[in-house]
Amino acid sequence: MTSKRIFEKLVILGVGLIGGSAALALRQAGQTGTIVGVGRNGDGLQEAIDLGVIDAAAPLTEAVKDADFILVATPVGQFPALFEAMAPHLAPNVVITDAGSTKGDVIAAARTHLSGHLHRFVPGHPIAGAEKSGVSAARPGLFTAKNVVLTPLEENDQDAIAKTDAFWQACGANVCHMTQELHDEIFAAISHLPHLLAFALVADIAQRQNAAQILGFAAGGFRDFSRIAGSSPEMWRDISLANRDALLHEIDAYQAQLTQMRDMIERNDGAALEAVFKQASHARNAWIKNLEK
Ligand SMILES: NC(=O)C1=CN([C@@H]2O[C@H](COP(=O)(O)OP(=O)(O)OC[C@H]3O[C@@H](n4cnc5c(N)ncnc54)[C@H](O)[C@@H]3O)[C@@H](O)[C@H]2O)C=CC1
Ligand SMILES: O=C(O)C(=O)Cc1ccc(O)cc1
Repeated sequence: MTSKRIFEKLVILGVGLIGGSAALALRQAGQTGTIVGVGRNGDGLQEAIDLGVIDAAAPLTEAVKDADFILVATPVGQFPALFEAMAPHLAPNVVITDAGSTKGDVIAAARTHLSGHLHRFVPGHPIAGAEKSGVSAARPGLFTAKNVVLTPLEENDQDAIAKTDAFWQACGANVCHMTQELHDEIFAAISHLPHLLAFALVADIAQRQNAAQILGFAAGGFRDFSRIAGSSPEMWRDISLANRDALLHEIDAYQAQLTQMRDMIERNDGAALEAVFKQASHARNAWIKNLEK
């Protein structure tokens, strides 16, 4: 490879599914020199080193001081404390981005704790993942042909945005930009609410006295609907509280739809029920067809 690498030292805070996959992809693309991981509570990160995901582990303040690029990939509830701890140790030209599933709370935390470095912090969200957590689930192809949404700040330096675009493009992703408000509205509807519903359904069944018997008969439909209820409880606690307003709005809209459908069943209104099913089935099939193009 003749072209210059995008970074020499990449630091990943939170070497799990997302941070680990980004490290593997960047390494595979030959776009980084050293990769240093930062863990929680003195976590040794030995597994991440053994798997070849990172070269070394270091405490936060030591790791960030000569970093070219920092990816924050812990659950979003950790961000304020991490920003506060790293701020005094950042080099002036470092670029910082994140993988958090919510953006309004992350940007608010950055405005509070990263104020002197706000022009170098480009908020982001890879729209790829799984119900599995931890570095053992990381894989280099996770972001291939997937979307990454950046919600740049008006304070951002153009070169920091360009480097963050290049970072995710090197991971194989398609990068797009939008406002933080639009991001949080969209993902409340098509990611945060569906996860909440899956957790709610499985929790409701699991607490029943004959749960094992019921689950013993569950088939593919239940498997598809409930897959994401196997996701990280900590991560989804943080997301649900971080995107509170947009998520409450989606819960209300869903509840209204459910109430309407309950009424249709109660009054034996098959035509109305079928009309809703038809609309949903049509929209779902069209969406899948478009995805497979
Ligand atoms: N799992 C998914 O499908 C997706 C997750 N995200 C977002 O990416 C972030 C990471 O998610 P995953 O990789 O799935 O989680 P994960 O649980 O696989 O990895 C998170 C890692 O962060 C570490 N960690 C936690 N607190 C820390 C701290 N204070 N300092 C240093 N390390 C710390 C954990 O030990 C763990 O290794 C979250 O903010 C999540 O919202 C974004 C897109 C998809
Ligand atoms: O497991 C799945 O299908 C997901 O939906 C993964 C996911 C989880 C959180 C995100 O912010 C983005 C993607």
